[in-house]
Amino acid sequence: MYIVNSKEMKNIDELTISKGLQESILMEQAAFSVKEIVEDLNPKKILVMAGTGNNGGDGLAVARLLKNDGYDVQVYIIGNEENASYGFVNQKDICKEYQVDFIDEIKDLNNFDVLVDGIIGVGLAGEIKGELLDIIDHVNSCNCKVVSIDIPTGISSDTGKIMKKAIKADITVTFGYLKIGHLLYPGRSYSGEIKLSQMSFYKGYEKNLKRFLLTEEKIRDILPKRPKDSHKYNFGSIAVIAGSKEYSGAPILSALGAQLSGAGMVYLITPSYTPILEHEPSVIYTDFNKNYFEKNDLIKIKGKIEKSDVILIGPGIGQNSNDFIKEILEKYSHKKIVIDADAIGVIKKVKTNKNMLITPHAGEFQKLLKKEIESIEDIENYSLEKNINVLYKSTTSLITDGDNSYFNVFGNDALSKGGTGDLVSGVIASYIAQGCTVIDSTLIATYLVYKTGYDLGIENTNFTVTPLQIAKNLNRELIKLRGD
Ligand SMILES: NC(=O)C1=CN([C@@H]2O[C@H](COP(=O)(O)OP(=O)(O)OC[C@H]3O[C@@H](n4cnc5c(N)ncnc54)[C@H](OP(=O)(O)O)[C@@H]3O)[C@@H](O)[C@H]2O)[C@@H](O)CC1
Ligand SMILES: [K+]
Repeated sequence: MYIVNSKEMKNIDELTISKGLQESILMEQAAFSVKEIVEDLNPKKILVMAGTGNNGGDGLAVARLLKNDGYDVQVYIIGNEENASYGFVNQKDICKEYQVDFIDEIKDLNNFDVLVDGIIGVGLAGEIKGELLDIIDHVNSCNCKVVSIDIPTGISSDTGKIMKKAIKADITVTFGYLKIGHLLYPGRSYSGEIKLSQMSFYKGYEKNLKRFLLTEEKIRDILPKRPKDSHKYNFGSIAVIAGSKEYSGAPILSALGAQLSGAGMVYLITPSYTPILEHEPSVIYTDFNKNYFEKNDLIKIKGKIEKSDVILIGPGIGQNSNDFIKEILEKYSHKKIVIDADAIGVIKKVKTNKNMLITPHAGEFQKLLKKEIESIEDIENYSLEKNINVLYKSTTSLITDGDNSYFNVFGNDALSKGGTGDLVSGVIASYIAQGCTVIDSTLIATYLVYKTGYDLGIENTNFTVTPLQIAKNLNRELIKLRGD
């Protein structure tokens, strides 16, 4: 499923209209789907709040359709009608013919059961200003159900940010394509339940789109098959290079993630002792009885690294092993490498390539960028400039190779615990070892871990789910995907 920004949406609108489909037909389709959703709420009294652009035009068409179906509906117009769009003016004229009731003052919004927010859609420019600031407060403090048209007024469709103030919707009805702002927080929570309605948009533009929603269907397509006639070398081997005196648990979670999701062979190499074999005796384990890795340790693990198809480096490794990490990234840059946690910072010092994946969360990514992340373009551009794959971990995670990006919206607060990232990186390495591309492996791994965390959170609570529990239950999601 494609995800668009405001510019792409505008281009799709314009291209469709250039093919001969009139704007008023698109507006009627949009309004009809909103009307049906409003009617499902069984309202007695409805207020449509209409801006003076095409989002307002949609709102006016919704009011007319509701009135025509016998509903008690009123319209309040917000903004300067001198600059109104043609779509707005046209719909207002039709509303007059249909005797739709316009009001020029709103007293108590609690007199209405449903408010329709047709104030601003994808045409939002800059921060909310003027009388709208107070109106948004008023809407957010009332008890009525709020249905936003296209996107809640005040949410940027490109970043999901609140542009000073935004309407909190119960339901958002959007048209043809999800917008970035529906998926990224806080836009994701302000949108409430999102309903995507089908439109007659010209599909020819889709070849230019490069952002996608990660779905279960996609995972079914890319999950590798396991040949019946196979041996352990069919499923690849992984060198997990992780841990330090302070963090002896992280390597366990990474190694378990790799081993419990299908890899053929997992070598775990840590500087200080970690009790992995108590958890999973099939892991091949080595430690050096020291606190941190040092550069000259490489010689001792060379054999295992060279035998491995994938290297996972970083979980729990701390900041005292940077020279050792740099050496590995340089020497084995021809191998697939998952670079996690404290190893991520080291990529600033090495030449990177598309065999590599970094897995930063916001704090780690900001350190790489040396600035706040403004938009997902920052992440995509970094990926292009550094020629590296990126998993940006957040409640909505972004997986990108710079050219194509996927949004994983299965994240949830059951996962917001130390150790989840270590587990994810282990599962990613596992699917790379099993022959998937770096990007596909990241899609599969984040899907499996996030979804398992979500399901366990429902069965238990999000307070109590741990990364170890998730690791031990990865099989459940795999069983569902296998379809038996
Ligand atoms: N075209 C099509 O085929 C289809 C389009 N569709 C619909 O059109 C919508 C896009 O319409 P759009 O492009 O007219 O922009 P829109 O969201 O109404 O915003 C413009 C208005 O907002 C105002 N405004 C902006 N920023 C502001 C601020 N910071 N603070 C305050 N005010 C601000 C701006 O005011 P102005 O700056 O002009 O005074 C103007 O009034 C789209 O979301 C979908 O719903 C559907 O019908 C499907 C087919
Ligand atoms: K809106």
